Amino acid sequence: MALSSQEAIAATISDADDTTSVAAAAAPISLQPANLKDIPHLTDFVPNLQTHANPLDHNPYFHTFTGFYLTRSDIVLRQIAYDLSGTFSSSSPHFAYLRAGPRRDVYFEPSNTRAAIVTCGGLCPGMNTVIRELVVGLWDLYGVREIFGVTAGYRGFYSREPLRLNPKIVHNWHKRGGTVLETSRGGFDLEKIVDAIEKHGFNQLYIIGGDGTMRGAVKIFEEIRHRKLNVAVVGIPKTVDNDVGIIDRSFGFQTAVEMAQQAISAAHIEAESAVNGIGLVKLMGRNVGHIALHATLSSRDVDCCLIPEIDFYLEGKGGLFEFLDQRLKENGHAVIVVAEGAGQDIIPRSQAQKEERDESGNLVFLDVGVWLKSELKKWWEMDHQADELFTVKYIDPTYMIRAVAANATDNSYCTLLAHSAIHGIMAGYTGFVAGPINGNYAYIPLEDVAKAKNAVNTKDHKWSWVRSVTNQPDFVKS
Ligand SMILES: Nc1ncnc2c1ncn2[C@@H]1O[C@H](COP(=O)(O)OP(=O)(O)O)[C@@H](O)[C@H]1O
Ligand SMILES: O=P(O)(O)OC[C@H]1O[C@](O)(COP(=O)(O)O)[C@@H](O)[C@@H]1O
Ligand SMILES: [Mg+2]
Repeated sequence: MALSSQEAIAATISDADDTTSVAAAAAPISLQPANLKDIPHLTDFVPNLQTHANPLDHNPYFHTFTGFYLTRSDIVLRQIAYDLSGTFSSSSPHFAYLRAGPRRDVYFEPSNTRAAIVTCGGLCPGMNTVIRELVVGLWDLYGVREIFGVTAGYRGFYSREPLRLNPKIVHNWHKRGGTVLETSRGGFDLEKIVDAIEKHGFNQLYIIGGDGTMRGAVKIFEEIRHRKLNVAVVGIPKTVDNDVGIIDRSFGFQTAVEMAQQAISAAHIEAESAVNGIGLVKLMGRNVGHIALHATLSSRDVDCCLIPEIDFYLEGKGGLFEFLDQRLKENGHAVIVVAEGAGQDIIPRSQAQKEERDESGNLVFLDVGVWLKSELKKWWEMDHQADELFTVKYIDPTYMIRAVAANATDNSYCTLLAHSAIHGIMAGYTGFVAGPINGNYAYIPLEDVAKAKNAVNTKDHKWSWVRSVTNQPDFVKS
């Protein structure tokens, strides 16, 4: 669906400072209907759907003031930083997304709604909060009484009986790490899953998971559309690695960074209490180094941060060993943080190891921390006198950073996310993801989220900031 011409939005930047050229400042950034990243609606493929008044009209806790209900002209801009001089103006379109929130008309009657919630992939702090808030929100805001948890991930649709949920059952789930519904990798069988959805009569699907889960959710949505089923699908992005694109950040990420700092702090204490001590911490981050980067920036105890987005090398000029030699001479100790996906291409591996994949098809990584520790020891023995003391203390907090309950910020984020998802689905939207863009909750096409990656941008200010904090080499061979 396109915006009507009356709803075309023209945002004009008017408060340019004096140093900006007048001509450039006067140029409006105009958003045409085509710039709206619209999301599918059930009415696109299910005929004769009736609308109903939003039950929030009669909810004792809500006063439906003017502007309470959002319309299709309420949007969130993707790009909010502009160069008014035009020097660095981007040729890419200025995308807008529908703002998340309640709509006046809804397409589900509470008595005919059967909602299913599933969690897939690895754990992430806040999963239980999202589940809890979906249940409580559906129950309290929209009067839905048929709410089910699909257990053990995608496979649970066709291999387990759904678990009936209500606010009483989930009341304290936000205080627990993990997912009470259980999760799994693999087990994605499209036909069986959609058959099970039909069999159980679910008409709302809340799918909580990471990039793999979102790719699966796109297929489920497409199959539902193909079968013309009156079933709405929303993805709620979960990833402790923060590797899902478009959204500001994923829930649980901040909690994981906080936990990671404890490991860095311990590594620092061990390193500075030893003679020539190296503290080595491996942190989660399969393809992206956000946890390592943010933990480095916030701890300030780190001498070198290694992430998958940057190739590094050990020996020779500008290599890790040369850098560590200097740091040990200067400070007597050093701390290295390495993301699990870093250095995978320089760790020797057998053919079998090159091909090993987990149940979801993700490449199984070799342990970069164990390898680095052994290389560090070999280096010290080769390049230093036998009586020079040296120690590497390796800390691998692995699951400790994700198998915890969400902190306060992540908990409130999860609540808004769940409510955004409910409002969108109730309004008949489908094939979308609810998530924050520039601090505002928006509805994003599921397909776009499934494709988008969120690698660390090593050309931006944040990575430069890491390098200025650590003063580490750039690992560019001259
Ligand atoms: N391309 C895909 N198509 C369909 N299902 C997928 C795809 N990739 C992953 N999945 C399924 O999504 C679920 C979670 O994927 P996984 O990669 O383990 O975790 P995450 O969603 O956290 O990235 C698994 O059940 C997996 O089988
Ligand atoms: O041992 P598991 O459960 O496969 O989890 C390990 C992986 O989970 C992650 O936290 C990411 O998982 P997701 O893809 O589920 O977000 C990675 O950092 C890590 O490689
Ligand atoms: Mg993933």
